[in-house]
Amino acid sequence: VASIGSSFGDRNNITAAKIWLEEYNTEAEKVRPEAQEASWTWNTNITDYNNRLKLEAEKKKSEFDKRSYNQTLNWDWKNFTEINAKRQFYKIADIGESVLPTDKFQQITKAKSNMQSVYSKARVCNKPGDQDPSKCYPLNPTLENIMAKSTDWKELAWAWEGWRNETGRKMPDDYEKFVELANEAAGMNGYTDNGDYWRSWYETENFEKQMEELFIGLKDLYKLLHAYARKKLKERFVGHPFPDSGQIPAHLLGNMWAQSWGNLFTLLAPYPGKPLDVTEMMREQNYTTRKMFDLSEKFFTDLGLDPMPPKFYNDSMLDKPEDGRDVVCHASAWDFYNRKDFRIKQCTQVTMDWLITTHHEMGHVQYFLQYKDQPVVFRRGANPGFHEAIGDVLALSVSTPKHLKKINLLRPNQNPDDEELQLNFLMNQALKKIAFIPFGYLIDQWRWKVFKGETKKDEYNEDWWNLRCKHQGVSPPVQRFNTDFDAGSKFHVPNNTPYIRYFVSYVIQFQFHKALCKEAGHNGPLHKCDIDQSTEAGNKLAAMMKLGSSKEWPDAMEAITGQRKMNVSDLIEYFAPLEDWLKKEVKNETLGWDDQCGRNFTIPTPPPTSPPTTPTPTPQSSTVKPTS
Ligand SMILES: C[C@H](N[C@H](C(=O)O)[C@@H]1CCCN1C(=O)[C@@H](N)CC(=O)O)C(=O)N1CCC[C@H]1C(=O)O
Ligand SMILES: [Zn+2]
Repeated sequence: VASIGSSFGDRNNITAAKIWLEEYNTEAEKVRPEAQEASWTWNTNITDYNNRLKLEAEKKKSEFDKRSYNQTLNWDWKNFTEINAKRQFYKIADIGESVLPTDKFQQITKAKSNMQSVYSKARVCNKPGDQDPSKCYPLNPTLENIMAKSTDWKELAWAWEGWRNETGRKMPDDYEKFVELANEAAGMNGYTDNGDYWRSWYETENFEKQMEELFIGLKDLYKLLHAYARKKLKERFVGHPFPDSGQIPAHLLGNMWAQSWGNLFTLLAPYPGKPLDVTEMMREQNYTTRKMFDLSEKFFTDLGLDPMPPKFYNDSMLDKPEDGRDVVCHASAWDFYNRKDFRIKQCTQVTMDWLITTHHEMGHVQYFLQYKDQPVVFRRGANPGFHEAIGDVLALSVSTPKHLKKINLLRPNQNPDDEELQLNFLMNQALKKIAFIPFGYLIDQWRWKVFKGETKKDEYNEDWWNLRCKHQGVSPPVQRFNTDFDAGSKFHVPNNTPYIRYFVSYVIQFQFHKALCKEAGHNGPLHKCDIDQSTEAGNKLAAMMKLGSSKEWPDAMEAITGQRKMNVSDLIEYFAPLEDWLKKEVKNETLGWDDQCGRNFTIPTPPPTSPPTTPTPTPQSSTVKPTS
């Protein structure tokens, strides 16, 4: 391959360059599948042996990337007039962490592997009330279920604090090492830091400013929901005074990270007598994991989109293995970049939440299928937010009472057009979509500052809580210390997956939904739209996905919505009926919270002997003093 460049000698020979691009693709379709396969083997069976194979395969891929970068120097591609070829060269030359010399590349992959292993193997012991204190519990399914269902303050605090002790607290050194080397790689590739590199994927001027404007546009809606939830949680947890600075203790929201409040539906539904108990309906109908996937796949194929390849179900891991091996349970979708292998790995439970997650992951696989004939470097979302939005857009239709009725997941005696049921439905959606907004925004606000060097290691946790208290309006239920690293308790930080993509997705998925509903001929309120079986809508979505990342994302956005900008107006339109209801509900409440978490809330340096690992009654923080 190297010979083609030099023999032609002419750096502007587009014909030779295109031949080289073909060769690159052929080789990439061998090297990447091998790296993916080794990563898959480790993710589905976490052992030292599989870890070594994974690191070896990653090293091999990084060497291929380095070689390819060097060969791009044979061409003056930055001055090519053919945009498509120029864009391919640009992406081939942008090799991320592979740019590091081998020893540093191995250090960064080791640091990441350590953190991923800690996260995925973590178990929490000493459960209050357990006879056997040495009994330990994993996040999936046990701690997740406790956070979702328990109304016992202490039990929730045990799970919340225990999870952070067993994950984040064990990561700061590795994370600091990762940051240092990721920044070094970004610098070698011409970026100011790793955050600058991550933001470059959006190809958007003042991207940070644009994100801030979208966030500001959604703050009022979030404050209404926050005030309502806080009011009702104070009633549920009477006797446990909430911080007078206005935050909600972070362990009460039905989720380990307070990122989705759907599990509070029975507490927060406007009309509790009209439940949307899809989980119960699924269980009554003996739903299996496979039935959940078949349901999701059918929604895609009824839109005229692609079915899953035959190998998909055989090669995927859709349930938590029962043979005791350690796996990465966190759901994910995998493209093996060989146009044949596409998989999902998740530890599915039979619940509505998991039916939504199944659609989310199937959305990723559908995108893989639609762009599989693009050059390898274009097999990405138009921007990362697009990839996150596909499954969610379909789930916006699946979740409607009208669609639930169609698939027999609505109680037979319930009328999907009942306005009170519709308001309950909107509340359910708000608890997932509006509640998520500040969380989706703040994770990379924190990481961008760390990459910029504005947040040093001994400030990691203080800065994390500054953002959580300021933007999300939640506070820690127990004292936090500088030796804690609560950011590390969220999968995407040890797993090094950027997060602003989900914030972008939660905004644009409503723009896509609005446009596809129009295409499907929907009339009436946006939240009642179900695009099911509309091949016109499906064709628009497919046409956009087929582009992959071959065009800049405004072109892809235009292909669906006719617009070229992200905006929050469609999300706000969708929730308008609920916003009116919320305004009445909280008219006697003080909206919002102080920027800081409670009086003299600081992250002190821990006492000489680091805080007890077994959660004996830890000192309650100044912000939360349970009377009991
Ligand atoms: C459950 C979901 N898992 C991710 C996802 O599906 O995005 C996984 C893990 C990280 C990346 N990933 C992938 O599968 C990628 N290979 C997809 C791609 O190809 O880009 C997830 O983390 N979500 C969903 C809602 C918010 C967030 C959360 O749960 O906080
Ligand atoms: Zn995703």
